[in-house]
Amino acid sequence: MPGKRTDVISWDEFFMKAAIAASLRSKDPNTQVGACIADTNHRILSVGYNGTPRGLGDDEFPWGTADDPLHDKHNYVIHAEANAILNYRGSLKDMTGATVYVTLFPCHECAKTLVQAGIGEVVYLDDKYDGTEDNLISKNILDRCGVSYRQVELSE
Ligand SMILES: O=c1[nH]c(=O)n([C@H]2C[C@H](O)[C@@H](COP(=O)(O)O)O2)cc1CO
Ligand SMILES: [Zn+2]
Repeated sequence: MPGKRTDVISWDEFFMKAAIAASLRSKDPNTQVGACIADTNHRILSVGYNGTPRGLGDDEFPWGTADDPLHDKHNYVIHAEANAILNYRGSLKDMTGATVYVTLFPCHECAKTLVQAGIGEVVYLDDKYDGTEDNLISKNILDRCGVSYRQVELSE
């Protein structure tokens, strides 16, 4: 009898790779973000990526930033984390204590939304906006609301 395979990927790696796969769908030319929500039984509840609201086609959408808020993508895009929550078809009570895997540390708006959805842990890959005002607010919200966060590195 052959022994079992031992070089399987970890749960962290599996869920983060699912988040990365989701990010590959993003049409944002500057920052592609993916999110994967996994429950405490290692089941994927939902995935999402940053995109335009339904009806506002992401192919025609002008993906630029501008001084004029009317023409700035940031005011139109739904964030990956929000999409992952909104894409979820189950009962929110089953999201209690779940972990969200994100390719980028959540902004403060997403932090609030994740807290309110019952997320218990944030696992992130990149934190390129570390130290910015928004990022500090986000960490403040997570800290004060008892949501833990940790960074993972992928082996390849
Ligand atoms: O938590 C997040 N989730 C998320 O989906 N995003 C998206 C919104 C934008 O489409 C993009 C950020 O664009 P930029 O890096 O050009 O400012 O990433 C950004 C953040 C945090 O910055
Ligand atoms: Zn956000």
